[in-house]
Amino acid sequence: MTDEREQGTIRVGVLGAGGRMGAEVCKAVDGAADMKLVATVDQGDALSELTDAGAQVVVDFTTPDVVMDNLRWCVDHGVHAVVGTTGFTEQRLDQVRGWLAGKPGLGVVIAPNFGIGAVLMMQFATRAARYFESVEIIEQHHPRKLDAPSGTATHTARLIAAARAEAGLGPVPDATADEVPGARGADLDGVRVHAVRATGLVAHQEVLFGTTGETLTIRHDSYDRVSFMPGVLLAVRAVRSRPGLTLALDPLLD
Ligand SMILES: NC(=O)c1ccc[n+]([C@@H]2O[C@H](COP(=O)([O-])OP(=O)(O)OC[C@H]3O[C@@H](n4cnc5c(N)ncnc54)[C@H](O)[C@@H]3O)[C@@H](O)[C@H]2O)c1
Ligand SMILES: O=C(O)C1=N[C@H](C(=O)O)CCC1
Repeated sequence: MTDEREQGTIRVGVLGAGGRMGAEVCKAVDGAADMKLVATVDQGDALSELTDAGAQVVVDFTTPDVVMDNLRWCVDHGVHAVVGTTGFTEQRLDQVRGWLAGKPGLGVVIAPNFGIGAVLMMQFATRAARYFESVEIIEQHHPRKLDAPSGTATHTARLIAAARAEAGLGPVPDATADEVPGARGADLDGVRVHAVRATGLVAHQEVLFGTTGETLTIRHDSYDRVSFMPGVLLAVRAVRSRPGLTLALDPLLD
């Protein structure tokens, strides 16, 4: 590719390149006319391969226990980052904000779900939350997933809880007095979240709302990891012009 054409090309490195998502990202970047895959890094590889290759944007799909070290390295080395790895608590997000405060002009996008349909599911659920006294989340994933509940379900619960609080809704009704531990799922900001793991699944979530005489179910299904790629590429194209931390994909959607 000639220099002038390369000038408009985004040089991309992938962390977790050997994983289920990382491999998909490598394919997507390879197929993008405005991007060049310049580094593929997995466990045991040196992160310096990213800067040695001149990566401008790094995409991280690794594991919750290493993502913070990877992200700190990217920030310290002035490399924009698009992070899909889950496990981001409020504390971790505040830590990332602190790192970026000393790096004006550097962008980081962290999204629990890059699937456009999943983002819409969360938007629809946030819109509906104020109108229903009951709500529960059922997320379903493949059995090789390390974390539970999913980052998507955790993010959805936060959004719903905030919408309920803004509407002045109290606790969801629940008379449970005798529970086998775990039977009612995890309690995330007052929203019960249930995690299903089964072979044959990829990534699926239902939000079940209920009120007198009716229920509303909002469901999204990812059957193939390619479904996350439009959102990942959107973030790669946007991150360099979005200094600071961008949380979730919503701010990038028209
Ligand atoms: N945001 C989203 O849209 C989205 C979608 C799918 C998965 N995820 C999340 O992405 C993460 C990865 O999911 P997956 O299914 O690809 O997992 P995976 O286990 O298939 O892939 C993780 C990869 O990271 C590698 N790795 C581990 N430590 C590393 C390190 N220090 N440096 C570089 N690479 C390292 C592993 O060897 C592996 O190849 C999970 O947290 C998952 O929840 C997010
Ligand atoms: O396959 C996974 O792992 C997924 N992780 C994200 C989450 O935890 O929400 C997104 C969906 C798929």
